[in-house]
Amino acid sequence: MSTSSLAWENLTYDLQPWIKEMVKSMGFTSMTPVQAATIPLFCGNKDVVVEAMTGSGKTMAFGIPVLEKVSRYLQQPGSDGVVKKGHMLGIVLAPTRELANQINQVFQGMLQFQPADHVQIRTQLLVGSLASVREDLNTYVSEKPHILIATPGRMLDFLSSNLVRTPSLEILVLDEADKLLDVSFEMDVRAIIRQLPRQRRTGLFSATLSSAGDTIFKTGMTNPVRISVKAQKSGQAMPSSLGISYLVTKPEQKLLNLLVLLNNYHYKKAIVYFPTCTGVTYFYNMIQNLVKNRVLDGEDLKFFSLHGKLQAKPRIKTLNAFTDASASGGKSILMTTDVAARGIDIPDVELVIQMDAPTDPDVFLHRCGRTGRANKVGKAIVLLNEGREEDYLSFMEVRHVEMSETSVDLSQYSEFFERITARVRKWILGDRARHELGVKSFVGFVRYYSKHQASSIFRLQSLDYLGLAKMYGLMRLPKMPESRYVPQELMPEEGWLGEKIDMDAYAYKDVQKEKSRLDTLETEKQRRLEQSAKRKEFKHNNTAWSDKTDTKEGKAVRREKMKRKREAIQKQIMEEPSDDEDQVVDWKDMVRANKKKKSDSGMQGSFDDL
Ligand SMILES: Nc1ncnc2c1ncn2[C@@H]1O[C@H](COP(=O)(O)OP(=O)(O)OP(=O)(O)O)[C@@H](O)[C@H]1O
Repeated sequence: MSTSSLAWENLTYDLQPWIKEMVKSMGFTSMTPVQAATIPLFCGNKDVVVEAMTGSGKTMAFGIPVLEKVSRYLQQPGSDGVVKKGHMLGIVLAPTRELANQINQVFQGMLQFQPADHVQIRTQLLVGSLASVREDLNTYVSEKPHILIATPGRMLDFLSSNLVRTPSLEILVLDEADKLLDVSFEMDVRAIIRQLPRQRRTGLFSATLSSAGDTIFKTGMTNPVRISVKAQKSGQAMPSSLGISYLVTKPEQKLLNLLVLLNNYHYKKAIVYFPTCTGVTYFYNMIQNLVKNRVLDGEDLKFFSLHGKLQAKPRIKTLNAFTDASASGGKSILMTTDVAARGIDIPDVELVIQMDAPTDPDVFLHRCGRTGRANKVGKAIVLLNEGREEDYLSFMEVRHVEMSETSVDLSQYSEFFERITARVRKWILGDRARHELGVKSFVGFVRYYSKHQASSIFRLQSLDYLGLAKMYGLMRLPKMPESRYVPQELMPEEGWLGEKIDMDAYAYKDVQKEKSRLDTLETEKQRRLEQSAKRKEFKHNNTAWSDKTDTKEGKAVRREKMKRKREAIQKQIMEEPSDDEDQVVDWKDMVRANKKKKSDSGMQGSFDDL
């Protein structure tokens, strides 16, 4: 499409005058291709299924039709702008609170341009934990919003109230529709759709709709039109303003590579993706300590952390702080998970780094797409562990993503590496809780790794566990089933990764926690002494028939039984729900806890030898 054909005047649908004025006032001199293709159909009588690259302007491509429909409804002759009590006219669903909040802000921005003599269109944001459902209902009744912008869970709760009525609904939008229709949300979304009138327009939007398959047609659409907008550069799935690179690293040097990249690149804002929430917290704390101790320049680099286990308010606050972070005199870096992978539109994000390839190749596109938006230049880099993971390039090439190689000459950073390693060790030794969090993050990463769709590339058998555990700053390789993949000849004694430390003396910084740990340690010590005394007494009392005891077979049977129990516990740990990784992870801790539980309930002894 030529530039002139993208002029707003050439839109093949006659928008309401105030909406035409609005787009001009917002400074959008021309339409984006997806807007030119979608607005006329969706404003008319077509349901649409729209797949267009990240940053291509999909929000306005549905925002304008939603406003057009609502505005027309309110201005129907004779209606006097009145909507029946409890009725709404438009619903927009999005998978995360951040995205719903952002869409609401885009709507607020557009609604500023409403003429004063029109009935004023109002929106309401409905997301979990910002307000209670009751508070949301009170706002709904008093404010009478026309458009609801919501995450599915809260929308469903909201619809169960008889104060909320749907028969007047004109238009429904599912943004990031493939996500809304995958297993995580599908039930809720379907339950919502079942409560909506059939006579409505429906639009599905995403940068990655192809993989959603036929599920998209189960959304009650009638003869939807499919709109697909690709990059001009033939067939590429990503915008041409976005350069995608990969960097092959030794696992042990991954953090070093990240920090050198963040130091050396020129950017105002960067987003770094980690696999898990715990991973974000752990590395954020670690990096803050490097800043505090001047291993990193805190004047130049400002870090933010965001993940789905934070409450809604701090999440939105952090995102706003990152969005508003002044670029003057420094770089801002958001450390996050996939909670910020889709839809988030933050100006000046010029660099995206993925610590690991995501388990789902579609997510790769969404993460990279946080930069290089609306024709602005951006750079996205994925860190790949050396060995097998280079095959990811051909895997993504099939999905129309081309990557170029980038590298960092680490030879000049050996002193920096030593400083980081020494500081991280000191930081971890300063509080036992930090090591525990590190272990949780590491095990969380291993679980994450086991879920890769490209399982022939990302194989648990091929991971360099020792290198990765060192990168996580762990003192010792956690005992977990995957430890068996570490070659015997490489496995350090008892899994110690550096100098051995006395775990019994390794203290929590938190006084209460440390007191409780010492108490437990003392109780266990006493119990062991008592048991040992009992065993001695038992042996003494039974010497007369001791000849029959402890045959070789008996010992072997007991050993086998213990082994089975140990394996069952390990299996249980690894099979715990892994949505995220805030679980007990060192199996020894689990065994200890189990032992304590049993001894407390009078079943002492089952795990005594572990
Ligand atoms: N017509 C236009 N001209 C110039 N910029 C535009 C236009 N329409 C939207 N934009 C800007 O483009 C940016 C990206 O838009 P938007 O967030 O809607 O992308 P998207 O297609 O939804 O991306 P994603 O798939 O990542 O969610 C926004 O900052 C928006 O303000």
